[in-house]
Parts: sequence; C-alpha cells; structure tokens
Amino acid sequence: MSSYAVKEIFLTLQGEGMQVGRRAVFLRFSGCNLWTGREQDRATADCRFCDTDFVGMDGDNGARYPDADALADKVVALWGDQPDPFVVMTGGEPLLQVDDALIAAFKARGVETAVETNGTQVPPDGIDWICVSPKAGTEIVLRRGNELKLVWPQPGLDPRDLIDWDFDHFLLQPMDGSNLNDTRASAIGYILEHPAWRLSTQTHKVIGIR
Ligand SMILES: C[S@@+](CC[C@H](N)C(=O)[O-])C[C@H]1O[C@@H](n2cnc3c(N)ncnc32)[C@H](O)[C@@H]1O
Ligand SMILES: Nc1nc2[nH]cc(C(=O)O)c2c(=O)[nH]1
Ligand code: SF4
Ligand SMILES: [Mg+2]
Repeated sequence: MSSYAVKEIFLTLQGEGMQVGRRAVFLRFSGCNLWTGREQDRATADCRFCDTDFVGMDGDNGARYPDADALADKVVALWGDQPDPFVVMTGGEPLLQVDDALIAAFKARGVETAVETNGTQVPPDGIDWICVSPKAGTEIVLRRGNELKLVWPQPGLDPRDLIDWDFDHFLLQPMDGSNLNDTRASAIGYILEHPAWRLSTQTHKVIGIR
C-alpha cells in the first residue's frame, strides 16, 4: 500500500480547458519529473515556464496521506454535502503517484476523476477525463485522451504534429509570464488560421480564484 505526497487540496472551479467553470476539488500532488520546483533550477529544467508551486506538502490540506482511502475521504469531505463529486488530480505531475488503488477508492465513493498531466507517464485505467499538456523536448507516451492542451508558444512543438493524436479536443493555452499579451495574441492568430484548435484561457487568474 503506497502513500501519497500531496501539496494541497482545495475546492474551486476548473479554470482551464473544456470543463472550465465546473465545481471541482483540486488535488495537487507534490513533485514533478520535468522540474525540481526550485527557482535556481528553472533555467536548466525540461519544463521552464511552470506557474505552480508543487514543492513540499505545506499547502491547504497538504500532507503525506498514508493510503488511498484517507486521501479519497479528504477529497469527499472537501466536496461537501453536494451531489456528484468531481476531483481534478494535478501537480506537479500527478501520474508519478496516481495508481489503481486511488482510482478504485474514488470509484468506491462515486467520485468522477480528471487528471492534468504532462504526458510523459502512463496512467492507470479508469480515469474519467484525461488532459495532456505536452512539453517540448520531452517524450510523450500518452497520445490519447479527452483534451490536448498545448501551452503556446513552445519552440520545438508544432501543433501540426499533434493534431492527429487521439483526443476529442485540441486547445492552445497562452503561456503566462512576462509576455502574456503576446502569447495570447499569437494563440488567437493561430486559431483564426487553424480552426481545429480552440483557445483555453486560464480563467481562474482572471476572475481571482485559485
Ligand atoms: C502546473 S501543470 C500540472 C500538471 C502537469 N504537470 C502538466 O504539466 O500538465 C497544470 C497545467 O498548467 C499548465 N501551465 C503551467 N505553466 C503554465 C504557464 N506559465 N502558462 C500557461 N499554462 C501553464 C500546464 O501545461 C498544465 O496544463
Ligand atoms: N482554478 C484552477 N483551475 C486549474 N486548472 C488546471 C490547474 C492546474 O494547476 O492544474 C488549475 C488551477 O490551479 N486552478
Ligand atoms: S510538467 Fe507541469 S508541473 Fe511539471 S514543471 Fe511543467 S507545468 Fe509544472
Ligand atoms: Mg494551475
């Protein structure tokens, strides 16, 4: 039985992608295989534009959860007295830790599951919604799912090479940072010329929620 290192768990609205606006418990796992999370390592990391603190277990409800039942119980408690619980597993890279036992624990409690992943790891079976966000220069083993959400632009990752992968939805998400105005304009320009793609805005940052 494995334990889980969790940075934070919180109730919010899904801010991105095709499920934007939906009430969700966000389960953010600690750690990532493409960056240590330390600023001094960012410039040499495999993924250099990350907008997230996933180091340690010190956020809201962050802890080392001893087993799948304990973690699933916490998610259900944060969902509260409402029907149809929905969890978004993210990180860090959630698929370094999400396993069959955790998916089974969610299923046993009637929790619908979604994952945000960088696509370098093979997921366990049974996740209800898979969002893959590929990173340039990495080996993407997960080329199927519900939505492919490409942070834009990424030199070395051409959308034309991704559009034949097995996804229902293809999204460009403007890279946040010092050039958000430029990356947004560039994404809009690309989509106007390539209508198979649609825009994913990080709405939580606009409306001031987590
Ligand atoms: C923090 S990541 C965690 C999940 C997983 N490691 C991944 O990269 O998909 C969550 C989402 O935020 C996106 N993201 C990270 N940094 C971003 C940035 N600076 N601008 C826009 N999206 C970003 C990722 O590509 C991913 O879709
Ligand atoms: N509201 C909200 N929506 C999100 N969608 C994906 C997120 C992530 O960090 O994975 C995220 C996040 O951090 N907050
Ligand atoms: S893969 Fe995801 S969590 Fe890891 S550094 Fe990149 S955006 Fe951040
Ligand atoms: Mg985020």
